[in-house]
Amino acid sequence: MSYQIPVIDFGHFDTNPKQVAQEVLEACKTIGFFYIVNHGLPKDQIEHSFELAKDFFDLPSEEKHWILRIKSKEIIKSFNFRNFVDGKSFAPLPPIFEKEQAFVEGFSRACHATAMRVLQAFAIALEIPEEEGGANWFSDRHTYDKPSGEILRFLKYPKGGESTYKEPVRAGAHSDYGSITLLFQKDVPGLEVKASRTEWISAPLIQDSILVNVGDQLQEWTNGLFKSTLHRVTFLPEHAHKDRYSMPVFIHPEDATLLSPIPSSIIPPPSEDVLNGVAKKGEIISAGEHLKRRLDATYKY
Ligand SMILES: O=C(O)CCC(=O)C(=O)O
Ligand SMILES: [Fe+2]
Repeated sequence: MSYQIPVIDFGHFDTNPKQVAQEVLEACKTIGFFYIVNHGLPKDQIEHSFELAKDFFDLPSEEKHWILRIKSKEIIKSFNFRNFVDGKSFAPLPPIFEKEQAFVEGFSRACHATAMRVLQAFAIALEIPEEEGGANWFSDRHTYDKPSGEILRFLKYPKGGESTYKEPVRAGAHSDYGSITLLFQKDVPGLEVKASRTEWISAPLIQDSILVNVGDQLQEWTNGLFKSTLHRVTFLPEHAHKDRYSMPVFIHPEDATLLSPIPSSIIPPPSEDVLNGVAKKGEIISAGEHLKRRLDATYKY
């Protein structure tokens, strides 16, 4: 069986929401990843965000303390933006971003709005009744301005020879924690997705697309109907002479959102074998508590 990541045209979402929603549902039930095109996010905003990331990572070493290493053996440079509230960043920003704060906030909000359209497609596909909130059932639980685990991340995988990196894997296999992730990749591929239990497939660059994947919270919330799929970044020959930049946007429900049953007859009953389940059987926890438990489990040693 061969697997591939489908490309879904959101240009039809307003005119034919049910069709788009069905395509999204199919992708979520199988591979857990899909590209969206005609998503409405302006290209110049994406390009400018990548330029900002490059300028930041090019700064001389005295500003490098802003950069977080994901793991010491993985040479990846990273900067996280939490959601902006009342025009303010959650934490003080380095000067290079401070002067672009209004732009970054606009981009962060535009990414969130794009994600909300994907969440509307979920609610339509799951046939959530109008009286329960209908198409807005998920987006009503993902208010941008309320506290949540949402993060816009700039990433740089610096160029170098294979001897520098030794390992063929640059970012280890993992699944994302939240509801969905939007991923922007620039110029250099490298992402791989575990399309089945055994098969890694590459997630190529598709012009003007955003790659979307389901996270662990949504997998658990849908009782395993939606798949949160392992993915990793591998070393490709072009990484030897070209920096790789990417920007994931990790979309999370508001911390206070209860991961309570979704009013949909399409969702199966809860079962024991939902991967990465952190809630006990029958226990309903909030999105904030879910994230806390995942982080506690990851950083416990
Ligand atoms: O850099 C990429 O392409 C993927 C990054 C990723 O999966 C993550 O940060 O969770
Ligand atoms: Fe990821």
